Amino acid sequence: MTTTTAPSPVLEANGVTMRFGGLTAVRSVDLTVNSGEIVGLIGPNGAGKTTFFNCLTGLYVPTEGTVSYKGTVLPPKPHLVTSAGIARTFQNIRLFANMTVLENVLVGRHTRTKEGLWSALLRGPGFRKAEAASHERAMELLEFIGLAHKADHLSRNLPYGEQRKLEIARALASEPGLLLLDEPTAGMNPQETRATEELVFAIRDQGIAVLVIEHDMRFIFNLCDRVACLVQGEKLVEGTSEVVQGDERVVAAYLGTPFEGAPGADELAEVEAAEASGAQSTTSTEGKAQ
Ligand SMILES: Nc1ncnc2c1ncn2[C@@H]1O[C@H](COP(=O)(O)OP(=O)(O)OP(=O)(O)O)[C@@H](O)[C@H]1O
Repeated sequence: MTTTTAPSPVLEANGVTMRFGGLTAVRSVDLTVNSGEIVGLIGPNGAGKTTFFNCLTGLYVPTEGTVSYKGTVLPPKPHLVTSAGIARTFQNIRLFANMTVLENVLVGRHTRTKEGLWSALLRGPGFRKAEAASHERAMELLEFIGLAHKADHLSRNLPYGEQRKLEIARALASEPGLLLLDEPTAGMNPQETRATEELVFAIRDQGIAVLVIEHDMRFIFNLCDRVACLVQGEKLVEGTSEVVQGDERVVAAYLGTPFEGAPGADELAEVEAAEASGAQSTTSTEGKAQ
């Protein structure tokens, strides 16, 4: 008999707002990621995607709103968010360049090892057992991403695509229930992008929900069960890949074409009206002088 578990919310962001002085980078965004889902977050440059990720992972304390993981509101502290079960990668690679591939993954395990400082310094039996288990798990993860044969290479000597994979393995080492990927295919060639797509599917198949920011639309629409589009800090559209692809407002936002009801459209209209009336009064003044 097969049992299927109903999807349940892994991540719930409610009314997340982030202001930097006078700039509202993220405005009252709600987003849910359910178990077994891959959700995409798209939007033009400066739309607030990374700021939203930073609010989810405790790097920023949102000005308003809450972030819950499996029903519990998270304190905005990165280490507590990671130990709760959310891991992430960054837009720019953040590996320890002079550490080996294996050591980089072991660093990612520290939130899951319970041995304290004294145990580590004295290297007692408890510490050695925990160390052996961490080593075994790290090698398993390297097998999973296809880098076990390079475990003792320095991470800085890996080709770019493999460095990005290694970042994912390091994030997985904290045994997350939700993985956030910030532009995982940036700078990749088409083969590497395709391999990353397969890797994300395999991660989902291991029971880890995924939220991914990406500018590569083909990648997003192939991969995601659901896609949300941010424009000027607001969630403009959310739906299946088909729905979002077919939404004219999304196309317009990417092309920079103004459309009715667009975030910031009222402000833009006011500025244009002010400029137009300024130009008119200049023209009429010029007319009088002639
Ligand atoms: N620490 C900060 N202080 C002030 N403004 C910030 C800060 N971080 C981001 N911003 C501003 O917030 C807005 C959203 O930026 P963010 O990097 O989140 O956008 P993005 O959608 O991730 O863009 P991209 O696709 O180019 O990475 C931008 O106007 C940016 O300049």
